[in-house]
Amino acid sequence: MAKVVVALGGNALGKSPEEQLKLVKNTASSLIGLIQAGNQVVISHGNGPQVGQINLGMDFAAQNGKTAAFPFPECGAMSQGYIGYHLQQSLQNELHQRGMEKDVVTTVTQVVVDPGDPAFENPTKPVGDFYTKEQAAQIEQEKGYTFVEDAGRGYRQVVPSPLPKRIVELNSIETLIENGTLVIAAGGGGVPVVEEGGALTGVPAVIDKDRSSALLADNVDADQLIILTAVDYVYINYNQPDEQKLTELSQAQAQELIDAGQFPAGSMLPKIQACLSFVKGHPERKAIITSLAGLDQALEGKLGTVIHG
Ligand SMILES: Nc1ncnc2c1ncn2[C@@H]1O[C@H](COP(=O)(O)OP(=O)(O)O)[C@@H](O)[C@H]1O
Ligand SMILES: NC(=O)OP(=O)(O)O
Repeated sequence: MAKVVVALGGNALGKSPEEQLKLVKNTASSLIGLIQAGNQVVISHGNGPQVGQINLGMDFAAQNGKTAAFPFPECGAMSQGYIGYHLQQSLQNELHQRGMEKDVVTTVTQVVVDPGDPAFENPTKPVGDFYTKEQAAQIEQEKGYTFVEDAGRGYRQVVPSPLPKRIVELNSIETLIENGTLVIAAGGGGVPVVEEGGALTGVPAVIDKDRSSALLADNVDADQLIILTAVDYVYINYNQPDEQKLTELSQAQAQELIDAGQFPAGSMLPKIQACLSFVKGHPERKAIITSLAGLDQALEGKLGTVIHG
């Protein structure tokens, strides 16, 4: 039996609750198939688009006097609940359909970050929807947000993305896993918190869920980390006429491609770095990057980019 941490990309979860539920339902079938095949599965997910949408909606309501202001960490916690709810329900329905008994639970997860992390001075994490250059400039002026171009897909707001240091709820997550519960944890990379004198306080940022998923996978001593996103493979020269898919990527080649600037900071770079940090020094471990729809094929070794330990 392998222990597998599967991380679902926020951008791969669609643009609306309807789209997200449909995508999650399809992936739930593959995830339960993985469990039925005898594996222990732990799930994490991103929240970039969703936390940005929630934040913008709450900002709009607050500015129009309809609600109190909702700080960014609270929006992050809401995104964990929203996405976790869809995942829980889809997984429970799939279990029911297959006549399987298993508890499924989402743990609101806090992740400790360093208050001195230089990321707080340099926002890089894209959140929310995609805008044209003109729309982005207008929102920048109105709200003071920072926007950048995101992997050829349009302009997006960016927020600080500090490194994850410690998963606060780790003991409870491990206890749930040991008890056979299907756990959804570290959603959106975890709500970022700082720890001062033992007290935790939320901070406005979004931790990269690939990095938190790698930390979670390492902490629970998983055999595999599977990162599901919107593309079937990692590519060299992505989106260019000479793009080349990578079925296997050695650790040395991954580092060479990072150094050559092949992977953008807000999208593919953290996935590659997360995979490297998970497998490094662990020849028995394996990391896979593929699409949500491609999970079944990836499990059969027919799709996806594999990084071996
Ligand atoms: N070299 C590359 N190979 C594959 N995809 C890449 C590459 N460089 C950038 N990308 C983009 O990165 C995206 C994945 O990052 P992102 O959307 O941030 O992930 P997530 O699904 O976790 O939200 C892909 O869908 C693709 O558009
Ligand atoms: N938190 C996070 O990394 O989200 P995405 O997967 O949506 O980028």
